[in-house]
Amino acid sequence: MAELAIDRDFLPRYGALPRAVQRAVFAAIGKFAEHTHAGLHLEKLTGARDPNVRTFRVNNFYRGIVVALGGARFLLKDVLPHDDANHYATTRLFTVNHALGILEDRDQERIEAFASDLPATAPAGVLDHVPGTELTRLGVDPDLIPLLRRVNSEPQLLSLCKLLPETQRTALTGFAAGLPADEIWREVSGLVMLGEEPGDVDPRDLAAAARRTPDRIAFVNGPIELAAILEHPFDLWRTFLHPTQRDVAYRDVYSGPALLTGSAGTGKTVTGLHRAVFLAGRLPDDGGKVLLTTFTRALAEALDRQLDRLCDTPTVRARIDVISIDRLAYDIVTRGRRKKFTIGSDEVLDPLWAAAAAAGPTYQNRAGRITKYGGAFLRREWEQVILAQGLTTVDAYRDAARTGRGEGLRAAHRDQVWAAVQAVVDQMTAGGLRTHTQLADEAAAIAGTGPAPYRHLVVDEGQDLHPAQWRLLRALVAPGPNDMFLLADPYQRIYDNQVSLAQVGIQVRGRTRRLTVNYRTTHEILDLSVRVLSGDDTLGLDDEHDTLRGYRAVTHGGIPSITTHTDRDGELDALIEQVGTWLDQGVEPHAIGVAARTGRVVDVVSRTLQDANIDVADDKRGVIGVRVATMHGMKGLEFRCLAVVGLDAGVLPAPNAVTSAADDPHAHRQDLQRERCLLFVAMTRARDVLYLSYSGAPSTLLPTARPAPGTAS
Ligand SMILES: Nc1ncnc2c1ncn2[C@@H]1O[C@H](COP(=O)(O)OP(=O)(O)OP(=O)(O)O)[C@@H](O)[C@H]1O
Repeated sequence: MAELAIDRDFLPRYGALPRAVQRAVFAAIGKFAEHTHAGLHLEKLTGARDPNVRTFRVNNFYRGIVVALGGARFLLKDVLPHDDANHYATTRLFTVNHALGILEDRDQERIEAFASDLPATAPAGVLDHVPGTELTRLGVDPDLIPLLRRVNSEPQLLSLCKLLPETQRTALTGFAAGLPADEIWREVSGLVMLGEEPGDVDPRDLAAAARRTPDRIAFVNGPIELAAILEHPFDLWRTFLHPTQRDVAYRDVYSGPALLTGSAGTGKTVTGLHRAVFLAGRLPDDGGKVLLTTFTRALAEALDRQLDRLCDTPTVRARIDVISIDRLAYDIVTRGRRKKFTIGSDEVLDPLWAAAAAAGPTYQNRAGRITKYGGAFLRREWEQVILAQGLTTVDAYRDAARTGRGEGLRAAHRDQVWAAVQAVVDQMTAGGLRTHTQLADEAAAIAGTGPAPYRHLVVDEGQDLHPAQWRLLRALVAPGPNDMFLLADPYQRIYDNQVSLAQVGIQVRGRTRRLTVNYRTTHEILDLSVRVLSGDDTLGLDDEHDTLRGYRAVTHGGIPSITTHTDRDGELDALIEQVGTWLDQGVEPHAIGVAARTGRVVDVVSRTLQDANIDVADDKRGVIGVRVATMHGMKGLEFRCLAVVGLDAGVLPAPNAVTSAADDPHAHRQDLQRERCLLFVAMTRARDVLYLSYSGAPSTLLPTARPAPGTAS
């Protein structure tokens, strides 16, 4: 039976082929994977630079290209129109990188043309100072060395480099720039995602090289897997995991809770989905289940859809429950009760807190004046101290640590604050009102009294969960191997919850991994987004400092635009123009997003787009269209084209979300950092295009656009 591998770049091209051609491709390569290539005539073209390249007939117009890897193993490289396929097959040369052990290819025909244009001998080559052994040690193909010796100017070298794989290009330009070898090696090895250490590289063993290139080449386990891959050709994440993602997702055993961090777009969710399926696949048929949970219902629905695409075994799929954390808490608290609760909105609850504050405790402020605690202070105290620590008595509250809550509260004040908080909670109870956090606290207590219902837990968007939610999750699965698999990015923390997992009984020490490659966003978008963050380290859920070291994007695109307007009307006109252009360019409405800091700006934008006959997504009414949402509502989503608007001073940072520095400098810094994270989250939702705009003065958090390194300005 022939063994077939597929090149990553082939899949999107397959996806773009006409349906009839896709069917013909599938039939041809299906035959290939099923039996041997006996049913398929593999043609070796005369004049081919590489004796291992073959083509096969798909239909009258298309031919497939494969590389014989040795034995009955083949790499499916592409399917192209007849003439293009023949040209490709005769001009490419596949080589094994001596240093990295990976399979690479180069345009040999153009290299030959380049060579014939060079003078036969050069007075002094640009790389004469580098011995040939050093060039090969860093992965330059040895057969290129005689040609390199004839290259005597930097422009010549750059022209040649354009025809070479990126690894070799990087090595050669590094040598030409006089960089030390270890620095060049760091750059070269950082470009690829090795499945394993290369060890002794055999440059003739193409199959071994293909296996060492798992982020670009996937071996297929027969026709069923092939069909599953080809069914979703654009979902590359299903097949081509980064080696770190694969290693993390498919690790046999974590001796306890494991934490995967990584900033926006690094594939945490993708890795979590793979882990959930892997764990569910190993569960015996005894009713044991995996819980996959996340922050909101919309995100849970998105996970559900992705899971359906990843897992095609119904019995395995049925062992995974996907439920948002709020739904989970609500269901546990209301299970078996006739009376249900209403979740109190801010509009309903804020007046209760304000009234309690007006009637409630006073304190002497820094200036010596007698002042009242505000409603927001009381509510935060309830959520961040009382519910966070599950405090049920005033005595417990009196002794509780109030880390991160700014100035201390003396015992007498705590008694007053407790009484004011309890008054609001009593009113809520009387009115059948609850908050999600409160329900999580109650659900944790209920869940803690019974047997744990799940075997494994996978938790996405962990950075924003409240301690009560973590207590609930801890209670849902018995401590032990593979109990909890947690995904979080502290740079995307946009709510008030700064949690230490250790303090909620979840020990991840020694089981933390970090992803660094951003698969979503372009280099240019990421470059601008990262500059929104203050550049400081941030504290992770494992109490360790997290950094953005090594965080990088793999694709390039246009420079994000920042447009300035004198007033909101002008800004909205420009937005309509921009969204209209994207639609005209064929971007589907649901692949376009518009984010703003406040609900008010969101409402204005939605109305304006609708007035311009542009559909705006409305999940409740089932309308598919451009998604307009607050920055908070953008969490976890992604769009081909994204506008972030209303980035004015006075709107971002939102004045009501930032404690004044005079009242509490510590809270002020934290609040500002949260606003920065919020903008970072919004901007990193963009895949290809990012458009930013403001009216009047720009937000102080907005970085100035600058050309990204390596990009024309
Ligand atoms: N190995 C991969 N190959 C191709 N695409 C990938 C890979 N891993 C992730 N992606 C894609 O990158 C994008 C981001 O992935 P994902 O949503 O899992 O990242 P994340 O770290 O959870 O992001 P965020 O924290 O910003 O929500 C998605 O479009 C996903 O399909």
